[in-house]
Amino acid sequence: MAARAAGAAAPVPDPAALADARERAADLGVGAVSDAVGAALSMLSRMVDARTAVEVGTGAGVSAQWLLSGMRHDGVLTTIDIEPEHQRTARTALSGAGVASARTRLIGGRGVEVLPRLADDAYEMMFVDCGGADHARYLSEAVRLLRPGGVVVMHGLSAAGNPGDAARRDPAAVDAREALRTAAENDLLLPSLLPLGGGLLCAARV
Ligand SMILES: C[S@@+](CC[C@H](N)C(=O)[O-])C[C@H]1O[C@@H](n2cnc3c(N)ncnc32)[C@H](O)[C@@H]1O
Repeated sequence: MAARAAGAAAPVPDPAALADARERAADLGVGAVSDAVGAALSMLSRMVDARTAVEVGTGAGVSAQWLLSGMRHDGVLTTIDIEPEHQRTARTALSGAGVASARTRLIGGRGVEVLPRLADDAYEMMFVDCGGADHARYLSEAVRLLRPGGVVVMHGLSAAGNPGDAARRDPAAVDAREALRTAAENDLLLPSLLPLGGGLLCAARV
C-alpha cells in the first residue's frame, strides 16, 4: 500500500499490488471487483471513517485492498471466505501489498454461518461479494452488525434494478429483487442501487 501520513487514508491501493492480486484471482479462476467498484468501496469506507469492516467473499483480496485503502490507517478488516485456498492467496497478496497482518482477520466459512458469530453494533462497513441467494439474510445481519451511520454494500445485484430483468425467475434475479425489497422495507436502512460493476446495492444504516 502506498506510503501516507499517519492518520490519513491512502486514496487508492498501490497499482502494482492490485495487479498482482488480480493476476492471482485469474489464476484461481475467481472474480475480483473492477476499479470502479473498488473506488466506490474506498470512498464509502472513508466517508464512514471505518475502523472496522467486514467482508463476505475474500477472493484473492482485490476488494480487501480497496476497502483498507479507505479505512482508518489502523482499521481492521474481517474477511470471510469458504475456500481456504482463496484466503491463502489473499493473505499472500495482502502481505505483498504491505498490509500489516494486524489489519486483517481472515475467517474460513460460509457467510451466513460466520456473520451471526460476530459482535453486534461493531462495524462501520460491510461488503458482500460472494454470489449465492442469501442477500436478504446478509442485510438482516448488516442491521445487527453495523453501527448507526455505517454502510452495507452488496455486489452483483444489478438484476434488482434492470427493468428488463423484472420477469426473470432464476435464483440470482429472485434473490436480488428480494434483497432490494428487504432493504427498502427496513426502517433502519436507506438503500440505493448503483449501476457499478455487477450492480452495487448500498444501504446506510440509520
Ligand atoms: C467474486 S469472489 C470475491 C472477490 C473479491 N471480493 C475481490 O474483489 O477480490 C467470490 C468469493 O466468494 C467466496 N464465496 C462463495 N460463496 C460464499 C459463501 N457462502 N460464504 C463465504 N464466501 C463465499 C468464493 O469462494 C470466492 O472467493
